Amino acid sequence: MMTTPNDIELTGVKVEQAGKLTLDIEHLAIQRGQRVVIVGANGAGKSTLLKLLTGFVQPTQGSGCVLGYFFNNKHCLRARQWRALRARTGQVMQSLHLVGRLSALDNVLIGCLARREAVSIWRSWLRWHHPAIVEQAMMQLQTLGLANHAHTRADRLSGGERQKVALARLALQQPKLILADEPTAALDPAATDEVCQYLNRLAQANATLITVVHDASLIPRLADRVIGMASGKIVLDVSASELMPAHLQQLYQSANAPIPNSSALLIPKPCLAVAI
Ligand SMILES: Nc1ncnc2c1ncn2[C@@H]1O[C@H](COP(=O)(O)OP(=O)(O)OP(=O)(O)O)[C@@H](O)[C@H]1O
Repeated sequence: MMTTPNDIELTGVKVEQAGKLTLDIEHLAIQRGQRVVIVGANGAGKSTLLKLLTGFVQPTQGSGCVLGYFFNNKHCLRARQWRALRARTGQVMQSLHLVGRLSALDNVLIGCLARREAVSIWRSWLRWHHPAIVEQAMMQLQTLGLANHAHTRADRLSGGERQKVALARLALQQPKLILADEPTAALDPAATDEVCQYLNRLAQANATLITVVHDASLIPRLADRVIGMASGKIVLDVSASELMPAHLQQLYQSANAPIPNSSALLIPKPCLAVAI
């Protein structure tokens, strides 16, 4: 029987920052194409884990392999290898990293810089893109209802509109791994639905999707598997269909944190399963 390869494998990874152990993971394997949601109270280590996967923090101990790139505390990837890995990794982070003075369309086109076949260096310097690529970027903006804002400067868009521009850029990048840190923060319910559908569509195009969420109602919409973190450790790892409200209650109560969107946690089990 064919087994799906792992896009991510971490073994015995510890990360220490400013003398504090911020990540402590015995073993974590995430299969290609899996949709994983990470939950946990503030300071649990969720963002640190995402940063480890893209080389923005280094392991103090242990080893990791992400999209075939192997690293450990002694063998760090070269800058060019991290760049290659990041080119295949789409990120939607809390700070969206849009270029404020560029239009929405130009920001989306930045996504194609990661695709070698789509761009040459001198073209990217001149911001000259093949018409077919511009058409793809316009199509993504249109799908997200932003076609009318294509030529608006990013710093004149609302928070929700900027969030969608970041997603359109992700689509143009065609990543193999998507890391989304609270991708629906500050979005209204309709936009949240749109973004969840959009992320799922990108994941269906054979990408592994890892999303950090605080709002429990997003879990059934974005997860095949749920990982709970506390104090830098993985303390919960279940399939989305096995997730019980009690799991999350325990996770947040042990951190003495308020339970996010507690009404979603009270959804009876069959509803969770149907929504998935
Ligand atoms: N650069 C740093 N130097 C020292 N400690 C750090 C650094 N970055 C994060 N930490 C600490 O690591 C711990 C985990 O932080 P992290 O940002 O990963 O948490 P999180 O689960 O993403 O939290 P949140 O839900 O608030 O975004 C926290 O205690 C934080 O203070």
